[in-house]
Amino acid sequence: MAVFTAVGLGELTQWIKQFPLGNALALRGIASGIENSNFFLTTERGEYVLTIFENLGFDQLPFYLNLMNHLALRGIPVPAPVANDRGELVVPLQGKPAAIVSKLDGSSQMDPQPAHCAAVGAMLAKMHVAGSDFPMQQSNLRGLDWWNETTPAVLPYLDDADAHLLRAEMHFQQAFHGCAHYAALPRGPIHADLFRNNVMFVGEQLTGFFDFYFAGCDTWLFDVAVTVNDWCIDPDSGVIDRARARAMLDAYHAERPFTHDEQASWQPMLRAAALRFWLSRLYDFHLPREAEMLTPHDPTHFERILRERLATPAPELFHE
Ligand SMILES: Nc1ncnc2c1ncn2[C@@H]1O[C@H](COP(=O)(O)OP(=O)(O)O)[C@@H](O)[C@H]1O
Ligand SMILES: N[C@@H](CCOP(=O)(O)O)C(=O)O
Repeated sequence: MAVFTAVGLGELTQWIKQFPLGNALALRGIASGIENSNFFLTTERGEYVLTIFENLGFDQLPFYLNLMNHLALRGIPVPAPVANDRGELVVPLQGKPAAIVSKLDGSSQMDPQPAHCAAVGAMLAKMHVAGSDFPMQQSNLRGLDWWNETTPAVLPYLDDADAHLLRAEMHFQQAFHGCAHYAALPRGPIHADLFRNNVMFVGEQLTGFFDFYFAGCDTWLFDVAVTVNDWCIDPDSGVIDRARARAMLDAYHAERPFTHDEQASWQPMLRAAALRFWLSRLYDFHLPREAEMLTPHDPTHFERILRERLATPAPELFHE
């Protein structure tokens, strides 16, 4: 159950008055999710999602909420934050930061077909383009610096083979992040966690991207690699499903053509995206936060994906 902070409808009676939403009529805790306390909130104006942020602070949140606002204003289907009467998107509730955003229709597609992957690829490209004039800067907080900090913390828990893999991949990624192709990659705000559980569909119609709380400024190609590594694989082996990957990459390329530097960086970036989630899952598994309530995700899934990306050439990003 991902409601870490209990809130009752009665407590919202006064608090909700600062928003242009009328009275709060119903509040229902949302069971899924691992980071925050989420509630479906019915008001006189409609259906919303209330989030109480358990780990993110008032300093980081304006980036995420303003990015969602920027994208929503440009027609990207993301939850639109609701500002209070002082124009604030992040407001304290029970001493923690909280926000109200619009509720998306649909549900997650956990067994995606090429048509779903094409819809995600096209919307991801549109999102990158729409975000390119977003004025705020916040780096990807789960980028190379974080990998450098986290590697020594998890190494003592690994057997020799896994420790060797992690050290070798970190060396490779440090070199890749310093190379000329990498420096030339187009970049801007990225979602950075666009897994199947963070996208809504109604049938084959994509109705929204959400959960922007790992977003940051980084290469667009990293976002594509994270997305392919979750949407376009055989879940047991981590092997890329060529039909789904082709559908996603071609749809992306049609909206925002990939560059030659991106083509040259594709395989290393798929490895980087696997490494990022192997590391975070290792960290959550071996060093769980105090009061962690949910079973951590399985790190071996991304270790398998990383080994597979090392062993097998990925489909081309685009046909030259
Ligand atoms: N804007 C939204 N519209 C509709 N459902 C939402 C929205 N935001 C969150 N949800 C629902 O809440 C669940 C948990 O949200 P999520 O952002 O993944 O939580 P966490 O950040 O804690 O992992 C999602 O799986 C989804 O069902
Ligand atoms: N997608 C990450 C974990 C982040 O969880 P989310 O529910 O906030 O998307 C993973 O699978 O390791």
